[in-house]
Amino acid sequence: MPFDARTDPLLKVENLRAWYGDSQALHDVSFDVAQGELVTLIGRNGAGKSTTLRSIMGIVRNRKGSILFEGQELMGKRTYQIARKGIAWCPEERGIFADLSVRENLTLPPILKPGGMSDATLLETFPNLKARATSRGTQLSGGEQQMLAIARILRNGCRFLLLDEPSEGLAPVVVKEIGRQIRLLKEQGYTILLVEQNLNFARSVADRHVVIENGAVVDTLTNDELAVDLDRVKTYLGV
Ligand SMILES: Nc1ncnc2c1ncn2[C@@H]1O[C@H](COP(=O)(O)OP(=O)(O)OP(=O)(O)O)[C@@H](O)[C@H]1O
Repeated sequence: MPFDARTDPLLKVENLRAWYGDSQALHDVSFDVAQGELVTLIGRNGAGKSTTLRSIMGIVRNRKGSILFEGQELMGKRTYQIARKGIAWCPEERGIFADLSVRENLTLPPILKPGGMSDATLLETFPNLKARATSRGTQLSGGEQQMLAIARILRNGCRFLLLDEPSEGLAPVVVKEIGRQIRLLKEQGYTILLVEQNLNFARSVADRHVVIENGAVVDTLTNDELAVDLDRVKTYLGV
């Protein structure tokens, strides 16, 4: 059946299995993300959250199952082909260029699709970066580096964002600011799949949560369900 944007999920992951060498990291992971939705993957260290993002992006190549994006199969596609379909990935290690300025970091990635964020909107969304435009990557704080890592994938026109632990290692006040920016992106219609271990941060931005344990999905809750049943998820996270 052809993809129907009004009723079909934007991303549909089914029975995703992935391996590092002989070691299987994902076991039949299935979940979906609707257009405009913000879904988190939550779970302990080593549960398989980042591997799920890397598998969607085709960076983990030894994988099986099905990943449909706008109804099209991503299995077998190369990472650059997946990016051109409109999926942007912000890795846990942020990957910004340390020796380049903020402005250079922002303008370096290629435009993949029309409709990317203009420089003016970008600096409005991330005011800290405006003040730091000529600073080099190494001169930025952890929070500014994270903002830059997110900001630079917004010019390229991708509307589906994979964000890997944007709150990691940041002070609470900075985490709050990043949360505000992520909510702004959602209001602007971006669809977001977010890997998180910080439950409070995840609750402040998400519509729905998919819990991963030992490479498998063990629970799915809406944000409202999570609010009334926090203990259920805290047990998974061991907090
Ligand atoms: N490059 C790699 N080579 C071998 N094993 C890996 C590699 N990356 C991850 N793994 C293993 O795959 C499993 C899932 O790791 P993954 O990074 O996806 O977990 P995670 O839920 O994202 O947790 P974390 O926040 O610690 O990254 C873990 O057992 C991990 O040790």
